Amino acid sequence: MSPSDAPVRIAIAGASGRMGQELIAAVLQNPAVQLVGAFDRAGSPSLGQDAGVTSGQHTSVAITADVAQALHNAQVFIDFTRPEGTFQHLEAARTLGVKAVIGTTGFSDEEKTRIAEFAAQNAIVFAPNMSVGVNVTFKLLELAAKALSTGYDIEVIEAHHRHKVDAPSGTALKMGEVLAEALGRDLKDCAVYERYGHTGERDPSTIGFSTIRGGDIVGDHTVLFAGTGERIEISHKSSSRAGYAQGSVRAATFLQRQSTGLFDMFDVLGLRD
Ligand SMILES: NC(=O)C1=CN([C@@H]2O[C@H](COP(=O)(O)OP(=O)(O)OC[C@H]3O[C@@H](n4cnc5c(N)ncnc54)[C@H](OP(=O)(O)O)[C@@H]3O)[C@@H](O)[C@H]2O)C=CC1
Ligand SMILES: O=C(O)C1=N[C@H](C(=O)O)C[C@H](O)C1
Repeated sequence: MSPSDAPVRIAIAGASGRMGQELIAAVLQNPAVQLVGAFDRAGSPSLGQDAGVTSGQHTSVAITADVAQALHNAQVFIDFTRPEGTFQHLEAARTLGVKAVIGTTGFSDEEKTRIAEFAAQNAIVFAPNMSVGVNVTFKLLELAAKALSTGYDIEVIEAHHRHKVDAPSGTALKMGEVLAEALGRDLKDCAVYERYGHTGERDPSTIGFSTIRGGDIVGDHTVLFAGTGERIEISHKSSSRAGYAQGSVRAATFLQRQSTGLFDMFDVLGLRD
Protein backbone atom coordinates (compact mmCIF):
# COMPACT_ATOMS: atom_id res chain seq x y z
CA MET A 1 0.00 0.00 0.00
CA SER A 2 1.51 3.38 -1.00
CA PRO A 3 1.29 6.26 1.52
CA SER A 4 -1.42 7.91 -0.62
CA ASP A 5 -3.56 4.74 -0.42
CA ALA A 6 -3.26 4.52 3.36
CA PRO A 7 -6.48 5.34 5.24
CA VAL A 8 -6.84 8.99 6.24
CA ARG A 9 -6.39 9.27 10.00
CA ILE A 10 -9.37 11.05 11.50
CA ALA A 11 -10.26 12.51 14.91
CA ILE A 12 -13.84 13.42 15.79
CA ALA A 13 -14.73 16.49 17.89
CA GLY A 14 -17.99 16.52 19.87
CA ALA A 15 -17.76 12.73 19.84
CA SER A 16 -20.86 12.11 21.94
CA GLY A 17 -23.10 14.57 20.08
CA ARG A 18 -25.77 13.65 17.53
CA MET A 19 -23.38 14.24 14.64
CA GLY A 20 -20.32 13.03 16.54
CA GLN A 21 -21.89 9.60 16.97
CA GLU A 22 -23.02 9.49 13.34
CA LEU A 23 -19.52 10.47 12.20
CA ILE A 24 -17.84 7.77 14.29
CA ALA A 25 -20.18 5.18 12.75
CA ALA A 26 -19.41 6.48 9.23
CA VAL A 27 -15.63 6.42 9.82
CA LEU A 28 -15.72 2.90 11.30
CA GLN A 29 -17.53 1.50 8.26
CA ASN A 30 -15.33 3.20 5.61
CA PRO A 31 -11.96 1.55 4.82
CA ALA A 32 -10.65 4.79 3.26
CA VAL A 33 -10.46 6.36 6.72
CA GLN A 34 -9.30 5.33 10.19
CA LEU A 35 -10.52 6.58 13.56
CA VAL A 36 -7.49 7.68 15.63
CA GLY A 37 -9.03 10.16 18.08
CA ALA A 38 -12.33 11.20 19.63
CA PHE A 39 -12.83 14.09 22.00
CA ASP A 40 -15.53 15.95 23.83
CA ARG A 41 -15.60 18.73 26.32
CA ALA A 42 -14.52 18.44 29.94
CA GLY A 43 -17.33 17.11 32.12
CA SER A 44 -19.01 15.15 29.33
CA PRO A 45 -20.35 11.84 30.72
CA SER A 46 -18.90 10.15 27.63
CA LEU A 47 -15.25 10.69 28.65
CA GLY A 48 -13.34 7.42 28.92
CA GLN A 49 -15.93 5.48 26.90
CA ASP A 50 -14.94 3.52 23.81
CA ALA A 51 -15.72 5.80 20.84
CA GLY A 52 -17.50 2.91 19.10
CA VAL A 53 -19.93 2.19 21.92
CA THR A 54 -23.02 3.64 20.22
CA SER A 55 -22.21 1.85 16.96
CA GLY A 56 -21.85 -1.39 18.94
CA GLN A 57 -18.17 -1.70 17.98
CA HIS A 58 -15.01 -2.00 20.02
CA THR A 59 -12.26 0.43 18.91
CA SER A 60 -8.90 1.22 20.45
CA VAL A 61 -10.03 4.85 20.78
CA ALA A 62 -11.43 6.23 24.04
CA ILE A 63 -13.24 9.60 24.17
CA THR A 64 -11.00 12.15 25.87
CA ALA A 65 -11.22 15.83 26.86
CA ASP A 66 -7.52 16.25 25.93
CA VAL A 67 -7.77 17.80 22.45
CA ALA A 68 -4.02 17.69 21.76
CA GLN A 69 -3.87 14.00 22.68
CA ALA A 70 -6.86 13.19 20.42
CA LEU A 71 -5.28 15.11 17.53
CA HIS A 72 -1.66 14.05 17.86
CA ASN A 73 -1.89 11.15 15.38
CA ALA A 74 -4.65 12.64 13.17
CA GLN A 75 -4.37 14.11 9.67
CA VAL A 76 -7.89 15.60 9.72
CA PHE A 77 -10.38 16.38 12.47
CA ILE A 78 -14.11 16.66 11.87
CA ASP A 79 -15.94 19.24 13.96
CA PHE A 80 -19.70 19.41 14.53
CA THR A 81 -19.82 21.24 17.87
CA ARG A 82 -20.43 24.94 18.62
CA PRO A 83 -18.47 27.95 17.27
CA GLU A 84 -16.55 28.54 20.53
CA GLY A 85 -15.50 24.89 20.62
CA THR A 86 -14.50 24.89 16.95
CA PHE A 87 -12.02 27.73 17.55
CA GLN A 88 -10.45 25.97 20.53
CA HIS A 89 -10.01 22.88 18.37
CA LEU A 90 -8.59 24.88 15.44
CA GLU A 91 -5.99 26.43 17.77
CA ALA A 92 -4.82 23.00 18.89
CA ALA A 93 -4.85 21.68 15.31
CA ARG A 94 -2.81 24.61 14.01
CA THR A 95 0.26 23.73 16.06
CA LEU A 96 -0.04 20.03 15.18
CA GLY A 97 -0.57 20.60 11.42
CA VAL A 98 -3.99 18.89 11.41
CA LYS A 99 -6.53 19.80 8.69
CA ALA A 100 -10.24 20.30 9.46
CA VAL A 101 -13.71 19.53 8.18
CA ILE A 102 -16.08 21.99 9.87
CA GLY A 103 -19.83 21.35 9.81
CA THR A 104 -20.67 23.49 12.84
CA THR A 105 -23.10 26.33 12.09
CA GLY A 106 -23.93 29.63 13.78
CA PHE A 107 -20.70 31.54 13.04
CA SER A 108 -20.75 35.35 12.68
CA ASP A 109 -19.19 36.96 9.59
CA GLU A 110 -16.15 37.92 11.66
CA GLU A 111 -15.77 34.31 12.83
CA LYS A 112 -16.00 33.05 9.25
CA THR A 113 -13.09 35.37 8.37
CA ARG A 114 -11.11 33.85 11.25
CA ILE A 115 -11.74 30.35 9.85
CA ALA A 116 -10.32 31.50 6.50
CA GLU A 117 -7.20 32.71 8.36
CA PHE A 118 -6.71 29.26 9.94
CA ALA A 119 -7.08 27.73 6.46
CA ALA A 120 -4.02 29.64 5.27
CA GLN A 121 -1.97 27.26 7.44
CA ASN A 122 -3.85 23.95 7.24
CA ALA A 123 -6.55 23.19 4.65
CA ILE A 124 -10.19 23.33 5.78
CA VAL A 125 -13.51 22.22 4.28
CA PHE A 126 -16.23 24.39 5.83
CA ALA A 127 -19.86 23.95 4.82
CA PRO A 128 -23.22 24.36 6.57
CA ASN A 129 -24.51 21.19 4.97
CA MET A 130 -22.37 18.21 3.93
CA SER A 131 -25.09 16.21 2.17
CA VAL A 132 -24.81 15.69 -1.58
CA GLY A 133 -28.56 16.32 -1.97
CA VAL A 134 -28.49 19.74 -0.30
CA ASN A 135 -25.50 20.85 -2.36
CA VAL A 136 -27.26 19.82 -5.57
CA THR A 137 -30.31 21.74 -4.28
CA PHE A 138 -28.14 24.87 -4.03
CA LYS A 139 -27.44 24.52 -7.77
CA LEU A 140 -31.16 24.07 -8.53
CA LEU A 141 -31.91 27.23 -6.56
CA GLU A 142 -29.38 29.22 -8.54
CA LEU A 143 -31.06 28.12 -11.79
CA ALA A 144 -34.58 28.79 -10.49
CA ALA A 145 -33.72 32.22 -9.06
CA LYS A 146 -32.23 33.36 -12.38
CA ALA A 147 -35.25 32.11 -14.35
CA LEU A 148 -37.80 33.53 -11.86
CA SER A 149 -36.05 36.83 -11.16
CA THR A 150 -39.17 39.00 -11.60
CA GLY A 151 -42.75 38.41 -10.48
CA TYR A 152 -41.92 35.77 -7.83
CA ASP A 153 -41.61 36.35 -4.10
CA ILE A 154 -38.92 34.19 -2.50
CA GLU A 155 -39.28 32.63 0.94
CA VAL A 156 -36.91 30.15 2.65
CA ILE A 157 -38.63 27.84 5.15
CA GLU A 158 -36.67 25.48 7.40
CA ALA A 159 -37.63 22.98 10.10
CA HIS A 160 -35.35 21.25 12.63
CA HIS A 161 -35.46 19.28 15.88
CA ARG A 162 -36.16 20.91 19.25
CA HIS A 163 -32.48 20.78 20.32
CA LYS A 164 -31.12 23.03 17.57
CA VAL A 165 -29.62 26.23 19.03
CA ASP A 166 -29.11 28.48 15.98
CA ALA A 167 -31.67 30.03 13.62
CA PRO A 168 -32.12 30.26 10.74
CA SER A 169 -30.13 27.13 10.00
CA GLY A 170 -26.75 27.48 8.33
CA THR A 171 -28.22 25.76 5.28
CA ALA A 172 -31.13 28.23 5.06
CA LEU A 173 -28.70 31.15 5.26
CA LYS A 174 -26.55 29.60 2.54
CA MET A 175 -29.69 29.14 0.40
CA GLY A 176 -30.40 32.85 0.93
CA GLU A 177 -26.87 33.72 -0.17
CA VAL A 178 -27.15 31.55 -3.30
CA LEU A 179 -30.52 33.13 -4.18
CA ALA A 180 -29.35 36.69 -3.53
CA GLU A 181 -26.19 36.22 -5.56
CA ALA A 182 -28.14 34.75 -8.49
CA LEU A 183 -30.42 37.81 -8.36
CA GLY A 184 -27.55 40.32 -8.08
CA ARG A 185 -28.60 41.29 -4.55
CA ASP A 186 -26.75 41.33 -1.22
CA LEU A 187 -28.45 39.10 1.38
CA LYS A 188 -27.53 41.58 4.11
CA ASP A 189 -29.73 44.19 2.44
CA CYS A 190 -32.70 42.03 1.45
CA ALA A 191 -33.13 39.34 4.15
CA VAL A 192 -36.26 39.50 6.33
CA TYR A 193 -35.85 37.23 9.36
CA GLU A 194 -38.94 38.27 11.39
CA ARG A 195 -42.50 39.45 10.78
CA TYR A 196 -44.90 40.48 13.51
CA GLY A 197 -47.72 43.00 13.83
CA HIS A 198 -48.40 45.56 11.09
CA THR A 199 -45.69 44.62 8.63
CA GLY A 200 -47.03 46.46 5.60
CA GLU A 201 -47.15 44.82 2.18
CA ARG A 202 -44.35 42.54 1.11
CA ASP A 203 -41.38 44.27 -0.56
CA PRO A 204 -40.70 42.23 -3.75
CA SER A 205 -36.94 42.71 -3.42
CA THR A 206 -36.79 40.82 -0.10
CA ILE A 207 -35.97 37.20 0.70
CA GLY A 208 -37.97 35.99 3.71
CA PHE A 209 -36.97 33.32 6.23
CA SER A 210 -39.25 31.19 8.42
CA THR A 211 -38.02 28.84 11.13
CA ILE A 212 -39.79 25.85 12.68
CA ARG A 213 -38.37 23.95 15.68
CA GLY A 214 -39.89 20.76 17.02
CA GLY A 215 -39.57 17.10 17.94
CA ASP A 216 -36.92 15.09 16.13
CA ILE A 217 -37.11 16.70 12.66
CA VAL A 218 -33.64 16.01 11.21
CA GLY A 219 -33.62 18.91 8.74
CA ASP A 220 -36.10 20.16 6.11
CA HIS A 221 -35.51 23.10 3.78
CA THR A 222 -37.95 24.53 1.23
CA VAL A 223 -37.57 27.54 -1.03
CA LEU A 224 -40.89 28.91 -2.22
CA PHE A 225 -41.12 31.03 -5.35
CA ALA A 226 -44.63 32.53 -5.11
CA GLY A 227 -45.89 34.12 -8.30
CA THR A 228 -49.33 35.14 -9.56
CA GLY A 229 -51.44 32.06 -10.19
CA GLU A 230 -48.65 29.59 -9.41
CA ARG A 231 -46.09 28.55 -6.83
CA ILE A 232 -42.86 26.61 -7.24
CA GLU A 233 -41.32 24.84 -4.25
CA ILE A 234 -37.85 23.32 -4.17
CA SER A 235 -37.44 21.11 -1.09
CA HIS A 236 -34.81 18.93 0.51
CA LYS A 237 -35.73 16.73 3.48
CA SER A 238 -33.25 14.69 5.53
CA SER A 239 -34.66 11.57 7.17
CA SER A 240 -31.35 10.66 8.85
CA ARG A 241 -27.95 12.23 9.59
CA ALA A 242 -26.07 9.62 7.55
CA GLY A 243 -25.76 11.88 4.49
CA TYR A 244 -24.10 14.62 6.55
CA ALA A 245 -21.60 12.13 7.99
CA GLN A 246 -20.81 10.47 4.66
CA GLY A 247 -20.29 13.87 3.03
CA SER A 248 -17.93 14.83 5.85
CA VAL A 249 -15.85 11.69 5.38
CA ARG A 250 -15.68 12.45 1.66
CA ALA A 251 -14.48 15.96 2.56
CA ALA A 252 -11.77 14.49 4.81
CA THR A 253 -10.44 12.31 1.97
CA PHE A 254 -10.56 15.35 -0.37
CA LEU A 255 -8.28 17.19 2.08
CA GLN A 256 -5.58 14.58 1.53
CA ARG A 257 -4.88 16.35 -1.78
CA GLN A 258 -4.79 19.88 -0.29
CA SER A 259 -2.21 21.43 2.01
CA THR A 260 -3.74 24.87 2.59
CA GLY A 261 -6.86 26.82 1.60
CA LEU A 262 -10.55 27.11 2.43
CA PHE A 263 -12.91 24.79 0.54
CA ASP A 264 -16.59 23.90 0.65
CA MET A 265 -18.69 20.98 -0.54
CA PHE A 266 -18.89 22.40 -4.08
CA ASP A 267 -15.11 21.82 -4.24
CA VAL A 268 -15.39 18.35 -2.72
CA LEU A 269 -18.24 17.28 -5.04
CA GLY A 270 -16.92 18.99 -8.20
CA LEU A 271 -19.97 21.30 -8.37
CA ARG A 272 -18.08 24.59 -8.67
CA ASP A 273 -18.70 26.40 -12.01
N1 LIG B 1 -22.83 20.87 8.15
C1 LIG B 1 -23.74 19.90 8.30
O1 LIG B 1 -23.96 19.08 7.38
C2 LIG B 1 -24.45 19.77 9.60
C3 LIG B 1 -24.20 20.65 10.60
N2 LIG B 1 -24.71 20.46 11.85
C4 LIG B 1 -24.26 21.38 12.87
O2 LIG B 1 -23.37 20.68 13.73
C5 LIG B 1 -23.42 21.23 15.05
C6 LIG B 1 -23.65 20.13 16.06
O3 LIG B 1 -24.93 19.55 15.87
P1 LIG B 1 -25.41 18.31 16.75
O4 LIG B 1 -24.48 17.15 16.58
O5 LIG B 1 -26.85 18.13 16.46
O6 LIG B 1 -25.25 18.93 18.21
P2 LIG B 1 -25.07 18.15 19.61
O7 LIG B 1 -25.43 19.16 20.67
O8 LIG B 1 -25.77 16.86 19.58
O9 LIG B 1 -23.50 17.83 19.67
C7 LIG B 1 -22.54 18.84 19.86
C8 LIG B 1 -21.32 18.22 20.53
O10 LIG B 1 -20.36 19.26 20.73
C9 LIG B 1 -20.11 19.39 22.13
N3 LIG B 1 -19.95 20.81 22.48
C10 LIG B 1 -20.91 21.70 22.78
N4 LIG B 1 -20.35 22.89 23.07
C11 LIG B 1 -19.03 22.72 22.98
C12 LIG B 1 -17.91 23.58 23.19
N5 LIG B 1 -18.06 24.86 23.53
N6 LIG B 1 -16.69 23.07 23.01
C13 LIG B 1 -16.52 21.79 22.64
N7 LIG B 1 -17.53 20.92 22.44
C14 LIG B 1 -18.77 21.38 22.60
C15 LIG B 1 -21.33 18.81 22.83
O11 LIG B 1 -20.99 18.44 24.14
P3 LIG B 1 -22.10 18.54 25.30
O12 LIG B 1 -23.11 17.48 24.94
O13 LIG B 1 -21.34 18.26 26.54
O14 LIG B 1 -22.70 19.91 25.23
C16 LIG B 1 -21.64 17.63 21.91
O15 LIG B 1 -20.79 16.54 22.16
C17 LIG B 1 -24.50 22.31 15.00
O16 LIG B 1 -23.88 23.56 14.78
C18 LIG B 1 -25.33 21.92 13.78
O17 LIG B 1 -26.01 23.00 13.19
C19 LIG B 1 -25.52 19.41 12.13
C20 LIG B 1 -25.85 18.52 11.16
C21 LIG B 1 -25.35 18.62 9.80
O1 LIG C 1 -28.51 21.32 13.60
C1 LIG C 1 -28.82 20.48 12.73
O2 LIG C 1 -29.38 19.41 13.01
C2 LIG C 1 -28.49 20.79 11.33
N1 LIG C 1 -27.76 21.84 11.10
C3 LIG C 1 -27.28 22.27 9.84
C4 LIG C 1 -27.77 23.67 9.53
O3 LIG C 1 -27.83 24.50 10.44
O4 LIG C 1 -28.05 23.95 8.36
C5 LIG C 1 -27.49 21.27 8.74
C6 LIG C 1 -28.72 20.42 8.86
O5 LIG C 1 -29.82 21.14 8.43
C7 LIG C 1 -28.91 19.85 10.26
